[in-house]
Amino acid sequence: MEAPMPLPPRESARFVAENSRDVGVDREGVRRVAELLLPAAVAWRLEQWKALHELNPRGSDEAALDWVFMVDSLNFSFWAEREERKCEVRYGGTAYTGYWALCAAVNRALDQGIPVTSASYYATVTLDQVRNIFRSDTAVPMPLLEERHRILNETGKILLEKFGGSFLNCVQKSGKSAQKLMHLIVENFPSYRDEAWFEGKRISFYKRAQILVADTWSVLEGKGDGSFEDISSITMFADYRLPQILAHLGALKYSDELLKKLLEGEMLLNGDKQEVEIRGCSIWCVELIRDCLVELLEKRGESPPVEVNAILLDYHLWDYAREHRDGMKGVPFHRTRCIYY
Ligand SMILES: Nc1nc2c(c(CN[C@H]3C=C[C@H](O)[C@@H]3O)cn2[C@@H]2O[C@H](COP(=O)(O)O)[C@@H](O)[C@H]2O)c(=O)[nH]1
Repeated sequence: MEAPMPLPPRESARFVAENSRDVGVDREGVRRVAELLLPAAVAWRLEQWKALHELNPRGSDEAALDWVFMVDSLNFSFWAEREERKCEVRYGGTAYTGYWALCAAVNRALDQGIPVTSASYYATVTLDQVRNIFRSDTAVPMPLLEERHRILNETGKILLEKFGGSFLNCVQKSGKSAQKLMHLIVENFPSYRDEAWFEGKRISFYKRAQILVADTWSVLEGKGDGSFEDISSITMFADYRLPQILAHLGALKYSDELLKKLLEGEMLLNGDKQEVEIRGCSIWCVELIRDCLVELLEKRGESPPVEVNAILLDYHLWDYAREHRDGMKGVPFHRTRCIYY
């Protein structure tokens, strides 16, 4: 039976937060995080996506969009079984781990003349070639390489068949609507269908579809085809890092039973009730932090150059989590191995 149309991500998050048992949003914690981020939020700029991250594309052309599309098609599950044994990719004199190891491997391949971001290449790339492109500089390989290979072939073939092999065509079909682009991505590319059942309802998080819309907006610097008038309707991206930082900052609370499970490193299956509660409550938590931040900014008569939305808040929190990794050692992230985040 075809699954019914799911609730959109923001409504899904509200529904989960209202019915969650093992995860809760802490209103006091939400306010504290908003106050913590207020000084930085005044200065948030879209240009930071490139300025702060040397591995992100510099341009805003078709090739930059193809880079974003291919990378976000593989933007999932980098966490290592054991913290001290991680996949690492050395590039330009720096050793990158996690998500940045993926980007470093892509840029390393491009530098070697492998057209890894072209659909005509990755639609038929072999598993051996994928193993070489994403090879680690430690003994620990990047997780889920077979899935990444399958997704590259599937995604490349669809982009060639339906969009002439260029993600720009997909973006232009969205008519500058973020929601339309998100739906085009989910309808056409199966690996982006990040949905679940919760309390009898079909819900969606669409983490990779939403971050792809966000990164498209960022790489196009909010101009031309990327001037989405509804960009602020995109929610935070429910990955495994944001819940960790939100719990660390006291905005997200776990039941004793769940916290015990997470501290023991127990795996949660994608779609499990507790995994859905962590992801849904995280999205809702960031929505409330955004509302609080906007209120604080208005009270101070500040009007930042670009509207503070869940995307910029998410990007900032994700970078903050990277910078404060050592301080977060005591707070576990949930371990789910899947292709959705
Ligand atoms: N919520 C959220 N999740 C994000 C990102 C990004 C990368 N975006 C950057 C790129 C351009 C922008 O400037 C962003 O700074 C990756 N992830 C997810 O994190 C996890 C990897 O974590 P670790 O193992 O520590 O590398 C994995 O689930 C991956 O899918 C984000 O921004 N927000």
